[in-house]
Order: sequence, then C-alpha cells, then structure tokens
Amino acid sequence: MPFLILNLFGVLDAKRSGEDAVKSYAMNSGCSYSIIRPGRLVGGPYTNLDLATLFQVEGGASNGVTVQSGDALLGDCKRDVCAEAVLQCLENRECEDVVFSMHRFRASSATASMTAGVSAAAAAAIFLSYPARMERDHHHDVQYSISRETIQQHTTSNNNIMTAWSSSLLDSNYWLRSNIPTKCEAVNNKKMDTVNNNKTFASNTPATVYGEEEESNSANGRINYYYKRMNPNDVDRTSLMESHAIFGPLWGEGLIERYHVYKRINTNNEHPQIVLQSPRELTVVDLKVGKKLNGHDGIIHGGIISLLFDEAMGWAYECLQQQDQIDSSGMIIVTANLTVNFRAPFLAGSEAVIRVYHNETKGRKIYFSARLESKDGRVVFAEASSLFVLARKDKLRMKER
Ligand SMILES: CCCCCCCCCCCCCCCC(=O)SCCNC(=O)CCNC(=O)[C@H](O)C(C)(C)COP(=O)(O)OP(=O)(O)OC[C@H]1O[C@@H](n2cnc3c(N)ncnc32)[C@H](O)[C@@H]1OP(=O)(O)O
Repeated sequence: MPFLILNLFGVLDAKRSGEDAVKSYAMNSGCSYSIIRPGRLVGGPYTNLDLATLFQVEGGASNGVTVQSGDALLGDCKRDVCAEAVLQCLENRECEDVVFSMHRFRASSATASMTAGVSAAAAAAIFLSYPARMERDHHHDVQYSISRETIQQHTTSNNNIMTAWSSSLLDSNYWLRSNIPTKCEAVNNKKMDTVNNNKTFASNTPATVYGEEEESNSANGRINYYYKRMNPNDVDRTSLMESHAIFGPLWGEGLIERYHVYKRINTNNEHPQIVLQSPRELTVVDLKVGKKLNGHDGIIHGGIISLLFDEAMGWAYECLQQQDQIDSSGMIIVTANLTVNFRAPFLAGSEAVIRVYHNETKGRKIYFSARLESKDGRVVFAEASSLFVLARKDKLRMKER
C-alpha cells in the first residue's frame, strides 16, 4: 500500500517518533526495549475505532504468526496474538533491543513461522512454543487490554521496556519497565516528569534537580538542603561569556544548551536560617547537550563530557571557597588531574545532572569526585575524579620539561 495512504494524518510519523522516544528513553535509563509492529489488529474485543471494529473482522481461526525484522510485512494481526507477543517479549531476554513486525500466518496450519531478519534466538524465544502455549494457558481469554500489573506479573526478563504500536493493546500507552526493584513500575512520560522527592527545596530549585541523601549528622538527626542557582554573570571574569569554552563558543542550540550551576546549601532542620558546613555534595549542574557535539553518531563525545566535569568541579571549588572562606587572593585554581570513566553512552540531545562531591583538601590540593547521571538518578553516564591545585597566579607559567 502506498506510503502516502498508510501515513494519512501522519500516523506513521507519530509511530516512528513514539519508537524513537522509547529507544532514547531506554538508552538513557539503562533499559532494553522491544518494539512490536503488528499489522492491523483484528479479532475481539473491538476496543479501537476502525473498519475492523465496524465490521467485526475476526481474523480467521489460525493463530499462526509470521515474524520479520523491519516493517516489510503487510497484513493483519489478531489481538490475542499480539498480546501474547507482548508477554513473551517481557519474559525472554533474547527479545531485548529487538524490533520486529508481526502478522497473521495465512496458511491453515497453526504453526508459527519465522522469517529471517529477526534474530533466530529472539524469534524462537517468542514463538516456537507459541501455539502450544496458547492452548495450554487458554490465552484466548487473555486480557487484551493488558494492565500494568499483568505485565509485571509476566515480567522476568531483566530491565526491559517495550511498546506496541497499538494503544488499544496497552492501558494508557504505558511504557513498561521491568523487575529491577527501583525500576519495577510502569511509567509514562507524565509520571516521569513529576517524579519528585519530599525534601524541602527553595523555590529556585529546578524540578530537574533531585536531592537524594538522608543526612544524619545534624543535632536532630536531619539536615534539610536546597540548591541555590549560581549566576555566571557574577563571576569576576569579564571575558567569561565570550571566550569561556562552555559559555562562549560551545554555547547555543545544538551545542551546550543549558549549564545551570547550583550550590547546595544545608540548613539545620529546626532552624532553617542556620547554614551548616561540609556537605560532601557541593554542587549540582543541571545541563542539556545538543546534537552537534558527538563523537559517534548520536553519542556525545567523551571529550565534551570531560569538559562538563572539569567545569563543574571548578564551580565546586567556588562553592567550597565560599563555605570555608578560603583565602585565595592572588591564587587561581587549576585542574592538575582529571580521570573520567564512561559508563553508558550519553546521547545527543539529552538532559542530565552532574553532582560534585568534595573528597579531601590537603594544603593547596583539593580532591573532588563527580557523577554525570540522568535526572532521575537511575543511570550513571560517567564518573570522574580530579585533583585541583591552587596555584599562585604570578607563578603560573609554562614549565620547561
Ligand atoms: C556567584 C558566582 C560564582 C562564580 C564562580 C566561578 C566559577 C568558575 C569556574 C571555572 C572553572 C574552570 C575550570 C577549568 C579548570 C581548568 O581546566 S585549568 C586548565 C588545565 N590545567 C592547567 O592548565 C594546569 C597546568 N598545570 C600547572 O600549571 C601546574 O602543573 C600546577 C597544577 C599548577 C602544579 O604546579 P605547581 O604549582 O608548581 O605545584 P607542584 O609542586 O608541581 O604540585 C603541587 C602538588 O600537587 C601535586 N600534583 C601536581 N600535579 C599533579 C598531577 N597531575 N597528579 C597528581 N598530583 C599532582 C604535586 O605532586 C604536589 O603535591 P605535594 O608535593 O604538594 O604533596
């Protein structure tokens, strides 16, 4: 069928952007995904409004299916078959990061057919025992609108999320995550955005920066904290905005699109006006990177990540200096050593936070560590440790070997 007709009202565009969103969410969250592209859904219950519903198209007696990678298959797909595939994907690790289309097998046999393209293991895992299973488990009675709970009950594969093209199949278009305890929940984008903690934050705390620690060293056992935005315009360096790597040349659409630095301020729980000292977490940077800073296609360059860390730690020194009232007149803080471990691809166009921790100060040597992580803290993209040295400005010079 011509693409123009299939894509009437932008249906296929919407499906593609849904898939892209699932993949990108999976990458950012450290989950895998399975994407099922069923043909037109037929067979009851008729939950969506289309011609198949109008004419109560049954889809025949056969429950056989054909599976193929990509979207080359044309035809329809029975709802119960699709529902079964959803459950099978969640149960089989072979189905992680798999995209396949699925259609009714037109021969009279009820045996599943696999077409090359989808990994043989995945296809086998999904469908080899499929007809027998349908008989055994009476899945004809399966709840076609699969609830979150049903999915969770059937989820044994590790950390998989999935989507199916048909919103009539899954309740509320849930994107599903599986059984790592903290992640064992069905999430949709609205829920994701409203994840919050019950800490007391100042009103200037961005919704994207979350507190995570239960401090226990104040008199009454708890410390409240909030984050105060630091303003780069206050920096006593007139050239900062023009020649600074981040706020100058690398700033803008497609480049570094946000780099908001927040200083963590701890207060006594009972007397919030009293600011407490020595939090290990000094600074949080709320950042967004564009799509023009890549090394590999779609993945932010490791050098850029190192830059983001280096800067965050420089600002952390500023926070430390304000807090400990270090006298640094005539001195400048420079990075002597920076080590970065890259843990997961940081995708172009992503938002994230960097949390910087103060480890130790020895004379003019200051040691920091930091994490670049997703905004909900579930994925660590990179970790860094550094040594900053406070050097005299007038002595800082090119050294001879
Ligand atoms: C409200 C508004 C707020 C505004 C808020 C503004 C915030 C705005 C933030 C901007 C943030 C920018 C952040 C970018 C920061 C850079 O990127 S700076 C650029 C990159 N770094 C450089 O160019 C530094 C080049 N290196 C040097 O100049 C010199 O090697 C150093 C690091 C100054 C050290 O030289 P030195 O002063 O002669 O000292 P030296 O005796 O060699 O070493 C001192 C100690 O450090 C140790 N050390 C030195 N290097 C190393 C090393 N690589 N590994 C291990 N140990 C080392 C030595 O062993 C020695 O240890 P001790 O013997 O004292 O125990």
